[in-house]
Amino acid sequence: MASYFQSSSAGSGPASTASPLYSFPSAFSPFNVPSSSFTWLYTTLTVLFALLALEQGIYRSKKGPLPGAKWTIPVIGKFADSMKPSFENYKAQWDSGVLSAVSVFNIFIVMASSNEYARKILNSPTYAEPCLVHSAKSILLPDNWVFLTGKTHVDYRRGLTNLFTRKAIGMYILIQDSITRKHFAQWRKDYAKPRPIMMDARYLNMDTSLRVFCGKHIPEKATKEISDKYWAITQALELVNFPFAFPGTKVYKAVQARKVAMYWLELGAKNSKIEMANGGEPACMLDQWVQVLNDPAYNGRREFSDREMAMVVFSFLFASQDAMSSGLIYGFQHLVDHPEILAKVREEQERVRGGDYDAPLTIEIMDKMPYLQAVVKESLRVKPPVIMVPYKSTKAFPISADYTVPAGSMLIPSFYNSLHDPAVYPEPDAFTPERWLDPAGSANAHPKNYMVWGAGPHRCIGLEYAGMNIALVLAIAAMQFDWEHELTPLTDKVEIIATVFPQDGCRMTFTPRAHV
Ligand code: HEM
Repeated sequence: MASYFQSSSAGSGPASTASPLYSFPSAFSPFNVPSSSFTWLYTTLTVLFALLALEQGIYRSKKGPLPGAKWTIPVIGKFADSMKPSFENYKAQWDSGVLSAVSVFNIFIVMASSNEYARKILNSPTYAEPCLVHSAKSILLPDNWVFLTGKTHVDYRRGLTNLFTRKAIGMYILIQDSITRKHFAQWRKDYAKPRPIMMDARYLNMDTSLRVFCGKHIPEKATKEISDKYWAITQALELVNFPFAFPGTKVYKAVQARKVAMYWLELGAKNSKIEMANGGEPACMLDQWVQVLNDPAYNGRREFSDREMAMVVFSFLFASQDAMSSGLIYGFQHLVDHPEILAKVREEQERVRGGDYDAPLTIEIMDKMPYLQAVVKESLRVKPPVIMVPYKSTKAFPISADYTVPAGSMLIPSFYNSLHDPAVYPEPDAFTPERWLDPAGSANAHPKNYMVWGAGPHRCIGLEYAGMNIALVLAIAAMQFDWEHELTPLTDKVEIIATVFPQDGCRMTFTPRAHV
């Protein structure tokens, strides 16, 4: 075979006089590589093309008749979209079909946007189980109960429902009331000028949750410390995150935050056991739990270590902090943007509370506020804090007559379209609490569409507690303050950070009302 030098110089003069300066370096021409390199290059390219073709083939065979791109971007798929999730992109995907396909890093994902298919996934534990984001096991600890499935999960969860009885929630309301008033005393000073309520509402929720869960068994500084560090956990909950806890990564920072929280929560569990053993009266969730466990008549009786109790409480914080904050912030935003509805809330408060707005709210008083409850229900419908939950198929899942989800796929039941179905909720984007006040109205006639809390064996365990807390905070704020909303171009844009938030954080002023 002619050498590179000879062949490239053939048209430019005698070989003997050709200068290397006028020749092309080999790197510029793939046709001029030595034969061994050529074979290597050829083989590599062939293998690469075969793998890429295989990737497309697998994607297309898994996708079958589902809507979705015919080809997936090699290797990364729709990675770019998931790095910066936008509500508009998700909505376009949900609207592309009741079931639709997408691939990210070769993880095959089926999105279910209709009520029928979202519910089917959540209610088919033999085919599908929750699959929290990859970082969740590092953050929550792998032996946390939230990773249990099947009967073990059902049995464990049954024991925890004792923490959310009406009697227990009645006790929690008194704590929620006093913490809310403490924070509002500060808001009086801080909100003369507009500022985003987002971080203050998050801190209020964290303080309330920790006091409800641990009472006085952890010190004041623990609440502040956990709250300050918790933002790191929220940030590590993005659907796509660098999965390993290397120093500097979001997951690493979240793990450090969890260690701080677990230290204090274990201390809380230990102190609660001591208090209850000394005959103390239950004054928080941990006390309530210890008392139930100690009751000789309780047939689920068993020992729970401080660590195990702390992990359960941490799972409640993990499941609630972002969702509760989102629900509360949009509760404020919906009411301040609808002064006629806020006026009705106030009118109900005046009727029920007999003019004494400093008296603590109780569960019995809260029962007498159907309009406020309708406001909370509607606010959570219009802007559901959790718009979807990740599941995975544990085996081939024949979800419809013409489609079977392959085993090992990610399944994402989405709630938004159920909650905005115009056949069930006419003018679905309108904030209309009245739709819940007519027992025969279409909203009440279709309870299965109301997927704010999910459905099936993993349906939110804290739903009554959460709804009650949002209602209580709004009730106290409605009577203590006049509210104003500073609108910005981002007010109506939705930010997705695990849950949904207004992109400007909801900028408000609160000024004390004349009568308080
Ligand atoms: C507005 C606030 C909240 C919303 C919108 C919300 C929503 C949800 C949703 C959609 C699920 C998934 C359900 C499923 O997979 O079918 C869930 C699960 C869960 N939630 Fe909530 N949640 C809220 C507050 C809370 C609170 C306050 C607690 C605890 C005190 C809590 C504890 C849990 C737990 C432990 C699970 C997992 C249950 C299981 O796997 O059995 N959540 N929540």
